Amino acid sequence: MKTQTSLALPIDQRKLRLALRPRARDAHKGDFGHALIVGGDKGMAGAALMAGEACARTGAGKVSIATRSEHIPAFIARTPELMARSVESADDLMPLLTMATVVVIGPGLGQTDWSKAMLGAVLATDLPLVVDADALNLLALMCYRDNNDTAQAAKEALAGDACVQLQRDNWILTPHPGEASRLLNTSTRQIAEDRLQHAQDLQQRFQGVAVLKGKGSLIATPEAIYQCRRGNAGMASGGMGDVLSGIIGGLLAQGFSVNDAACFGVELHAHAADIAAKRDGERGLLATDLLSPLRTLLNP
Ligand SMILES: NC(=O)C1=CN([C@@H]2O[C@H](COP(=O)(O)OP(=O)(O)OC[C@H]3O[C@@H](n4cnc5c(N)ncnc54)[C@H](OP(=O)(O)O)[C@@H]3O)[C@@H](O)[C@H]2O)[C@@H](O)CC1
Ligand SMILES: Nc1ncnc2c1ncn2[C@@H]1O[C@H](COP(=O)(O)OP(=O)(O)O)[C@@H](O)[C@H]1O
Repeated sequence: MKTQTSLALPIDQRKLRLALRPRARDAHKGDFGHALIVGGDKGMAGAALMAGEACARTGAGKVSIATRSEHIPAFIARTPELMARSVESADDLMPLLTMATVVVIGPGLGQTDWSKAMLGAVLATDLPLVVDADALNLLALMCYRDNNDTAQAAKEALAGDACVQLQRDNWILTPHPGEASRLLNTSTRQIAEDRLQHAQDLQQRFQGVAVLKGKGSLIATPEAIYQCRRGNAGMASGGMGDVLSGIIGGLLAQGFSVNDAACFGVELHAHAADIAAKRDGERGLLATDLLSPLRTLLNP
């Protein structure tokens, strides 16, 4: 499929409004899934926490975070609704994967042996996934640097042939252009020159849904490519992508398809950022500033 830029479709606002109709009066938390966030290696606790908070604020029934033990007290102190779990090995992660209905992996994951063990365990499940940040960097390593020790270790963390497993229908990959360049073994300049083609290449290479982030984020699904027409330069601040991955995970947990979770997650994220920037300005906008307007948008 060769797609022209003009063929990127707008995100379907009517469908989004319909999807956000009020909840059934007798709803309970079990109706809205259990999302597991995996990330937050040493020094990057905030990324996993922001993804977890965004996921909960999007409406997931339950949210657990699998992270390094030293982050647990801070997580509980800030957001006691999140179930913060200490995981030091793939074995520790297994019971959490059994409970989860969707996994978001990558925010602050790092690229250490711990990170690789976490990714290996997650890729061995059939759960729907949102794959972000360092999980994408590790995927890229597995794909293209066969002789590199890090790549080899990452591969060994997986059961079977890693590259065979690096395509699946039930995942959403959310690279920024730097991550996309690693996934496609090209440069960020090449990505910038034809974002639409590269979004499509990502989808074809990895299947599922690919979100190529940046101004005018593109969502490449197997059937079509969509473009977000909202968003602003205030979003150029650390943590914005972590919040996006949590929002998409929260929609998946509530039963949205991978296509809808990706399209509507990107739309809600950018719309929330536009509301926050309109209120207080672009400069100094923080990723967590999106959570209050996000909630308003989710309950029209
Ligand atoms: N509070 C926390 O705990 C936080 C933790 N975080 C965690 O840090 C980890 C590393 O993630 P990261 O994205 O900072 O590093 P990395 O993948 O090397 O990307 C930078 C490279 O990509 C490029 N690039 C990026 N955007 C681009 C664009 N729009 N358009 C074009 N290029 C773009 C850029 O290229 P440049 O423009 O500099 O040439 C640069 O080379 C990760 O796990 C994450 O979750 C963060 O989320 C922050 C908050
Ligand atoms: N200038 C911009 N215009 C619109 N959206 C932007 C802009 N800059 C960043 N964003 C959005 O903010 C988010 C940044 O994600 P990412 O680079 O992964 O951040 P982080 O790794 O710090 O969490 C993406 O959703 C991207 O589309």
